[in-house]
Amino acid sequence: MAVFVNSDNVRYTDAFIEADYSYHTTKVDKKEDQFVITPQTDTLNIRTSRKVPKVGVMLVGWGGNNGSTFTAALLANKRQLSWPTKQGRQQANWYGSITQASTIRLGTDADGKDVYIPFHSILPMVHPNDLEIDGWDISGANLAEACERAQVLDPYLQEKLKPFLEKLKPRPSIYDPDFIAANQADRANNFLRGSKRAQVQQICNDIEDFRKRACLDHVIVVWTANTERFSTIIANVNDSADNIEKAVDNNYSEISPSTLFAYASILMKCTYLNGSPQNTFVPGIIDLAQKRNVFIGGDDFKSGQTKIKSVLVDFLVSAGIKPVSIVSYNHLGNNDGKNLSAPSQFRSKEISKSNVVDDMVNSNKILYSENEKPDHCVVIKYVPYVGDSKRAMDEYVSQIMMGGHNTLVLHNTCEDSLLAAPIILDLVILAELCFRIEFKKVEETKYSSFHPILSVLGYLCKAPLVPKGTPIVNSLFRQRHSIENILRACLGLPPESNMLLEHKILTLMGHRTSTV
Ligand SMILES: NC(=O)c1ccc[n+]([C@@H]2O[C@H](COP(=O)([O-])OP(=O)(O)OC[C@H]3O[C@@H](n4cnc5c(N)ncnc54)[C@H](O)[C@@H]3O)[C@@H](O)[C@H]2O)c1
Ligand SMILES: O=P([O-])([O-])O[C@@H]1[C@@H](O)[C@H](O)[C@@H](O)[C@H](O)[C@@H]1O
Repeated sequence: MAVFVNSDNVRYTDAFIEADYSYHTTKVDKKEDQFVITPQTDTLNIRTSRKVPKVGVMLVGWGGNNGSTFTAALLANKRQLSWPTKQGRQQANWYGSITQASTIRLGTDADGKDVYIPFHSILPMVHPNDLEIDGWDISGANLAEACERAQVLDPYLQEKLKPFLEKLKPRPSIYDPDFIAANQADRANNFLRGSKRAQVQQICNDIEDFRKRACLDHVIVVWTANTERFSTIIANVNDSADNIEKAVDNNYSEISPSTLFAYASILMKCTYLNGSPQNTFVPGIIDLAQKRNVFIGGDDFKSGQTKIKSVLVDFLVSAGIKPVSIVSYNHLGNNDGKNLSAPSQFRSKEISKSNVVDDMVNSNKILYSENEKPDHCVVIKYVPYVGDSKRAMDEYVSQIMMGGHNTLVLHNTCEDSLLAAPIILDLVILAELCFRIEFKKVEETKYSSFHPILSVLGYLCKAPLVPKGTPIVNSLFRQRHSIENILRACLGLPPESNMLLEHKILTLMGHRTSTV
C-alpha cells in the first residue's frame, strides 16, 4: 500500500517527493560544573526522485556461497518458487532483509492503534525482482555448480533453478594469491592476466558490457569475495587519489584485488560496497571516491554473531550492567572458513568482529573508566564437515550490583550465507535509494547528496565505514532508527520518538478516564 503525506510541508510532483524538514540537534558545551545544552534546528529541503532506475548488481566473488545463494534467492523469489521440505512446502522469501521482511511504524489510526507498513513501502525502492545480476569469480564454476558446491540451499530448489543458474558464468577476475589464503589456489582457474592497469580496464569494460547488455541505469558493485589480508598503507602509493592512479600504472604489488575493483568501480561511477573486513578503502580510494562523488560503503556484512553482539552489549550497557568478558567462538566448514583458517585473513576478520562494542562501552563512563574495555576474544575455527552451517557460541560475563555476576551463553547455528544474502540485497536497495535523495538548507539553491561514504549503511556492516572525524555507531537499533528516521524525514515526518505521549498524558488523552 502506498503512503501519502497530508501536509503543507510535503509536495508531490511527477519527478520528486519534496519535503520541508526541521532537523533538530542539541549542542553541548562543558562548563566547569555543568553541561550547557543549546537546541539547534536546521531547516532542510529534502528531495527524493520518484523514478526507480533499472539497476544491475555485479558481485565480486559471484560463485561463492553468498554470491550463489543471493543469486538463487533472486531467481526463486522472482519466480515465486516453492519446494517440498520435511516441514511441508516452503515458499521463496527474503526473511532477514529489512527492506523486504521488516516493517516501519507510521503512526496510529483513529482507534489509537499502531499502523505498520512494509519497510519498502515508505519510499520508492528497487524491487528485488527487477534487479539484474552479473559478476566475477576466480573460480570458473557456473552458478548451478556454485550452488551445489556451497551446500546451502535445498536440493529440490537447486534442481528447479538449475536451468537458469547454469547459464550464469562468472567473468574472469583479478587474482592475487598474496592477499588471500594459499588454500584458495586450487579453485583459481578463471582470472585475468597482464598489468594492473590492463586488468582494471577489463573490469571497466565488463561493467560497461553489463550496463549495455541489460539496459541499465545504474550498476552497483558488491565485494563478496574472499577476505583479504589488510593492505599496508604506504606514503606516495595508496595514500591519495593521484598516488593510487600512479600505483596502478606502476603495477604496485600492494594494491589488492579488492582495491582495484573499488578503483575501477569509482572510475565507472558505480557504487562500491565491501562485504568483507579487509581495508579495501585505503586513503587513496576514499580520496578518489570523494573527489568523484561516487558512493562507497562497508565493511564486512553484519550477519549473525556480531549482529547479536551489537544488540546484547547495547542492552547490557544501557541497562547499567557491565560486560567484562566477551568470548565469541565459532566454527564453520565453508570456503570462507577455509580462507579464514589462514592467520592474515583471520586477522582481518578478528579486527572487524572485535571493534563492534567500542561505541557502546565508550558511552558509559559510570561503568567504564577512560580506556577501560571488556576482555574480548574472537575465535574462528575451520571444520569442513559442518559446511555453511556455522556454529557460534558466545559467552558474556557481566558485573551486576554488589559484586554479583551474570553470565549469558548463546548458541547460534545457521547457514551463514542465508544470513548474508539478504544483507547483500539491503545494501544494494538502500545504496540505490540514497542515490535518489538530495538535501539542501532552505536558504540554499543547490541540492547535494549524501556524503560519498555511505555511513547510513552501518546497520548492515560489522565495521561501518564513516567519513573522517564522524562517529562510528555499532549499536544495532541506533543504526536502524537512523535509517528509519532518515526515510521518514524524506516524507517530512518527525523521527519516531517512541514517546507515545498520546497514551501517557491526560492533556493528550482528552482526559479519558479509565473504565478498566
Ligand atoms: N555470513 C556470511 O557468510 C558472511 C558474513 C560477513 C562477511 N562475509 C564475508 O563475505 C565474503 C564471502 O563469503 P562466502 O561465504 O560467500 O565465501 P566463499 O569463499 O564461499 O566465496 C568467496 C568467493 O570469492 C571468490 N574469490 C576469491 N578471490 C576473488 C577475487 N579476487 N575475485 C573474484 N572472486 C574471488 C572465491 O572463488 C569464492 O567463490 C567473505 O569475505 C566473508 O568473510 C560472509
Ligand atoms: O557476521 P558474523 O556472524 O558476526 O561473523 C561471521 C563469522 O562468525 C564467520 O566465522 C565468518 O566466516 C563470516 O564471514 C562472518 O564474518
